[in-house]
Amino acid sequence: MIELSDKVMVELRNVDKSFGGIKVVKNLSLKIREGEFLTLLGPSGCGKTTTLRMIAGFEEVTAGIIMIEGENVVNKPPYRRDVNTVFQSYALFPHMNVYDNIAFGLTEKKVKKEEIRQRVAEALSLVQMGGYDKRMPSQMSGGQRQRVAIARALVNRPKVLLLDEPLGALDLKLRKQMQVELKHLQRKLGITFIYVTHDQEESLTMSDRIAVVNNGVLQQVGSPDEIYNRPQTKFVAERTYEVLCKWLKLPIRS
Ligand SMILES: Nc1ncnc2c1ncn2[C@@H]1O[C@H](COP(=O)(O)OP(=O)(O)OP(=O)(O)O)[C@@H](O)[C@H]1O
Repeated sequence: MIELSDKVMVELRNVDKSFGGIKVVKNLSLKIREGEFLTLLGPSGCGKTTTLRMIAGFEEVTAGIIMIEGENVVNKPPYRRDVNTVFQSYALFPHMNVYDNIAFGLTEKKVKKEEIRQRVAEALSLVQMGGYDKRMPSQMSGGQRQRVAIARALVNRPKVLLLDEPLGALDLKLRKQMQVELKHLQRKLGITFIYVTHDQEESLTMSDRIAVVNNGVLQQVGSPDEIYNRPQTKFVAERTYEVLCKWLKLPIRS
């Protein structure tokens, strides 16, 4: 087990989010440490993506505050927060080749050409896609496209990477392989990852800690071992029981 720093990188304090009077995130408080791999786990519609979007600044909080490195960022636009997001749909520009897709943000920021060249090469090599500079998105597999999307986020050297079901569109075999790669990359770079999934098994194998959410309410935060062996609510117990049954190929009894 790798020792994590004690520094809090992202903190949500009593965060609420409502859409049209309906509360979808309810009084959420959570601290995420520097270099930590934290997963938000919960069923569809429980508020995971909304939480990620509030951290990124794409969505405003209804109440509460969000701190990044000790600074309240609720009034900061997304581009002034030191975070990047990787989405499930690769979101690459279809008319640009791999190089231009990855370089896009740096070009916009008027970074010098030579530096862009170096950083794009470095990002591509991190995701094992060296030599793919000239490929168009349509000429690559789903896994390759998602690697490029990850490289495009990493090229900005963010302190925090938000990943919204990044492997959700991949088939099972590739998904497993990419889980290992992503985890390895996260450890190597020491970037704080906030990862959204509804796949319990994925969360148990990848995370330092898991925050289980149901219906907008945080149920439990803990290491995979704690979540698995010492569930604190009925909801958490039932969800982890299901995973165990699947692993052991036993029938799930209700
Ligand atoms: N812009 C919006 N306007 C109105 N309701 C919204 C909006 N965005 C999300 N919601 C609602 O908020 C709730 C939480 O949605 P959210 O996308 O955060 O869930 P999720 O846990 O990420 O689900 P999934 O795993 O299916 O992506 C849902 O009921 C959703 O319909």
